[in-house]
Amino acid sequence: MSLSKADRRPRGDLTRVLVIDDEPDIRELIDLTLSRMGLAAECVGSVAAARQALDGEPFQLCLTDMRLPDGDGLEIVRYIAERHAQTPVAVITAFGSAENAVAALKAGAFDYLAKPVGLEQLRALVKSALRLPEGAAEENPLQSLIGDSPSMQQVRATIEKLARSQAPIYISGESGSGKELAARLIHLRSARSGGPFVPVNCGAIPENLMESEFFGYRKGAFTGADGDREGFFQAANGGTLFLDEVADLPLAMQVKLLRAIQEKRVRKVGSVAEEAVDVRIICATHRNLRDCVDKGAFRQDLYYRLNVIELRMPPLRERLEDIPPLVEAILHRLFGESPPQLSPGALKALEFYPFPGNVRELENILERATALCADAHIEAEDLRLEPDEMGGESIGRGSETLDDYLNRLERQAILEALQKTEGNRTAAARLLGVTFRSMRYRLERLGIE
Ligand SMILES: Nc1ncnc2c1ncn2[C@@H]1O[C@H](COP(=O)(O)OP(=O)(O)OP(=O)(O)O)[C@@H](O)[C@H]1O
Repeated sequence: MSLSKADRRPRGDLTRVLVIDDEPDIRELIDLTLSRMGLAAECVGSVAAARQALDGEPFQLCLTDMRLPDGDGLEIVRYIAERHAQTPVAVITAFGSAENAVAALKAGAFDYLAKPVGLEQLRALVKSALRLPEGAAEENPLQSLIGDSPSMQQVRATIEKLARSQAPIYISGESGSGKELAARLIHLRSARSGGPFVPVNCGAIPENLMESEFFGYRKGAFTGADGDREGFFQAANGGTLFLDEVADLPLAMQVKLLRAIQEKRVRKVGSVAEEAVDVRIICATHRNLRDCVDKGAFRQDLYYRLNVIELRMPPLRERLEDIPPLVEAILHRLFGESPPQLSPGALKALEFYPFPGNVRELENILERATALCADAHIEAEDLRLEPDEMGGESIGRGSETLDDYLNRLERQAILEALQKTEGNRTAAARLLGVTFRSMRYRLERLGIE
């Protein structure tokens, strides 16, 4: 193991960084930069030496080259993920090898640097890695994500894991299922929490303004540009940029976005100079992004860059046990200490409702019901769960197949019948004109509890 000057420094409480690179010049450069930041670097040149060092005293950060004489950086990323999960690890990739960076992020790397290593970017990466919160904070913002169903517990655990990385994340899920809330929580639990969280609804920006909205513009770039302006990327510098409804970006803008993400640099409209930006991208859409790629509406290269890790927000109808705590939390939020109460019948009616608009729809239903109810007691009728609301629009959504569409209709009809009969399956079967056996089969097939 070759130790650098930094290792010979008395350690005391110094923050320790393990650097793995077999090129002496790069080691020297990183070592010098880290020691100027007041950190103690231990430099080694192989996978074997890295393992040995990691199993010794703990490190607060690890930086590894991808190509090493006895293996590759991915092995180190995996080793750390398995045995030293508290240590963030970043990889240094050869210029233009984006797939390597993506593979490292998927394996659990916190971030990556492309060669030639820019000192500014190296410093930004080190600073954000060292800001990572240790373990569970006293006031955990994840508590604002209500629901203890197994799928929500899984979502919470995944958010916690994703917060420790800089990898781009794609959040999928139906409208109103909490995609933006999840993105905010990832940001709040991450090393970037002190920086801005900038949400952007990609579908709401006129096409001719997109470039200047995303990257900013210089004075005089076009008529009306009477001063310099920052774009979303600059506004999110040091923080997180949340691209909602990313599938709505026109193809021309997708190319520019890909470039900005890959290079970590942007150029204002009307400027010749590029500026470095340090932004983590989280994107979301209620559409199926893979289908958009297949149809040629979304670039495959951008898809792979954004969809490094996917987080799926489950629809509310797949986690009925979350409805009572959500109702309680929403009413509490709307009305404070003495919120109106839901009758048992009203709660049951909610449990039979398919919630095409998910938690946002539940919020709207409760708000409307409290305006309609008498004396702070909400009955099932106050909820106004009209049959025509049971399932939203009538024709297939986005990429829905005919089978999905028919199953959705069948599901709606059954849930509606069950709602009317207060959960009595025999009566619901009669109402729908099918036998009890057929009803039982359908309930099983559609996964209705
Ligand atoms: N698990 C949850 N606990 C508490 N509130 C939630 C939860 N999920 C969603 N919400 C609330 O529901 C509303 C809609 O959530 P959000 O905006 O995150 O959904 P979305 O999936 O981004 O919607 P869209 O697809 O329409 O952009 C917000 O008010 C949010 O706070």
